[in-house]
Amino acid sequence: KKHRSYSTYNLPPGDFGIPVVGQTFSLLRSLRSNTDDQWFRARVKKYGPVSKMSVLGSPTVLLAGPAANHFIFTNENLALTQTRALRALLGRSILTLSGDELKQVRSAVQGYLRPEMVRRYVGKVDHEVRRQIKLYWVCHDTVTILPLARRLTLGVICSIVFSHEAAAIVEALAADFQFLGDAILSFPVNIPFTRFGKGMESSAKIRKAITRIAQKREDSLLQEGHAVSSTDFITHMLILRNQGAHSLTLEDIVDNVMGIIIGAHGTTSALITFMIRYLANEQDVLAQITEEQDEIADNKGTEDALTWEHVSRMKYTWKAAMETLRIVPPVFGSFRTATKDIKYQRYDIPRGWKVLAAQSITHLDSRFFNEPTKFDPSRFEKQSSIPPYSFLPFGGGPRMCPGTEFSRVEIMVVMHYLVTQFRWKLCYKDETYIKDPKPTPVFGLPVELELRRPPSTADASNAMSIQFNI
Ligand code: HEM
Repeated sequence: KKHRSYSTYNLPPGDFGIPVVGQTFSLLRSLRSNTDDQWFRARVKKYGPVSKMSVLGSPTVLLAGPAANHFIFTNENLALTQTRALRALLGRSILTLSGDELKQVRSAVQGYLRPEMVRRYVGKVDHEVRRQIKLYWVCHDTVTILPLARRLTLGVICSIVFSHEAAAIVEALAADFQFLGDAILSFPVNIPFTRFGKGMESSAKIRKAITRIAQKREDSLLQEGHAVSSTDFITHMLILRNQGAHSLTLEDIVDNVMGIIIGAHGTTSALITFMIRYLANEQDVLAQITEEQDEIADNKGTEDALTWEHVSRMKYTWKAAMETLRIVPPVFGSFRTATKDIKYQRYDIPRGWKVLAAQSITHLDSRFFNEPTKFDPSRFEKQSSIPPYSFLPFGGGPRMCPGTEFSRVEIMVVMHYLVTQFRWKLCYKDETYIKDPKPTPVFGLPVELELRRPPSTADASNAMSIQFNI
């Protein structure tokens, strides 16, 4: 029926494949075998930069190139699309709200993560990174990077968002955050022991624990009128609500805490994992990063925390991080839904259709990045030579990732301590990876670790002793 009603539309070329299933399995298979870039390129070669297909039961238009990316990320009639599973798991968060509520929450979250605020978080990030390196990395000959990076990034974001309950939350709920993250692309039928079923169970457990913290924060603001810590996200949201900046309920604020943690944790851990993987093989790059980081380490006391000024000096290390994001972006693409009939070039995109931008299409295009598969951080020396909307690891436009600056600080602090303290060798030199949908090394990236410099004696482990009854 729907097909017939499009007879007056100039639809993009392409096919919908097998009814209902369409190209879903073929695309998922390509992600799992890490051949998605070839998959997208084959479609662009066959149909051109605008083509239609069917993914997850929806007609979907694949758009390719910087102009198409600009269109997708800035067109006001294209709404961010989330899976049904994500909506069920994360409730009413920044990732799922729309209209005025979204505007209010975006502004609150952006305010919380703006550079002047992030500057205040550096000390806490430093503290948590050192604490975890001491606990889980030092004194181990072999470690598996992905699970350690996940624990590290969960600890870092929780230490900012919750302040003193963070360590207890991480200890009790790390596995649940993983189940929750894994369930986002699952089939949303709540059957126990399925990915989605486990995700829903974990979501309820996490929500319950965070709600108890949120209630405590609300009480202390009401009774004592003061904030628990300057970085606590729940207090930040409660104060904004008191000032009339938004009208979210306590439950909504809890959902947004979960949204921020989920946005932060899988992405930054993927970046750390793949940066470590590249640096194991790119000795010249590692040498340049080491020089930059040793200079910073040599000019501060061993017990001193890194500061914003130190992070600002880590220019080459950040270029290597961007190069990692270019070749292995943690988010493979962005889906949008047309909220009304729109046109791109000469083609119609009907209301309700999805639009997909895949990052690898421009990130790995030799017209924008010379020798695109080569790991070469120096290509970011002249940022102006990179065409706008061809490098988009953090998305773009009004829904661009609000955590960009925070990510930079986190990754730089992590790399500082890893590079100055360790050298590592991959246990499997050619370990491949899949996209699930985040890039995931098949064995989790085990490495042999060698201590290069002993860690400082500063004892950051007191956070471990904080007891919180979840
Ligand atoms: C390497 C690290 C990261 C990468 C590559 C990344 C990537 C992205 C991308 C591509 C989007 C936009 C998706 C779209 O438009 O379809 C996004 C959104 C988002 N990110 Fe990040 N992110 C990272 C780190 C973080 C961190 C550290 C936080 C929080 C502290 C965060 C919080 C969010 C949130 C809340 C959204 C949703 C924004 C909205 O829907 O308006 N991200 N991220």
